[in-house]
Amino acid sequence: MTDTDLSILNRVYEIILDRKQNYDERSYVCKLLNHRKGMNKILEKVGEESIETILAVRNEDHDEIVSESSDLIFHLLILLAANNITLDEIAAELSARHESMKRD
Ligand SMILES: N=c1c2ncn([C@@H]3O[C@H](COP(=O)(O)OP(=O)(O)OP(=O)(O)O)[C@@H](O)[C@H]3O)c2ncn1[C@@H]1O[C@H](COP(=O)(O)O)[C@@H](O)[C@H]1O
Repeated sequence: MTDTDLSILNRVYEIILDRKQNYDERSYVCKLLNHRKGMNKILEKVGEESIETILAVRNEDHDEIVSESSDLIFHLLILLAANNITLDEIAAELSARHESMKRD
């Protein structure tokens, strides 16, 4: 099944949580979560993907922006999972802001 809406965020996040519990040497997520640099490696990746997203925008390259933004969001999901922050918490925060900032 292919997700073409934002439910894919939940699906990928769930896989990342599973990778936290079950080590698999073929897994990129496991490699990142267990890297010798620890959290710094995840922070490096988030920083790197942020810069690549910025460069893609500066280059006005639509496909590159989509690709680099996806890399950034994916690594942000790993960062959240590694810090035990759920997507429900993010949703609640955005929802509370949305409610409090309504103009009508
Ligand atoms: N969405 C992704 C995803 N996006 C990118 N990547 C990997 O992220 C890595 C880093 O991408 P970069 O562009 O930074 O490449 P790079 O500079 O060569 O990487 P490094 O040298 O810094 O490791 C690459 O190896 C990509 O394959 C991903 N790896 C996994 N997923 C999702 O995570 C799930 C679990 O993956 P595994 O843990 O590998 O099973 C998968 O089913 C996917 O849904």
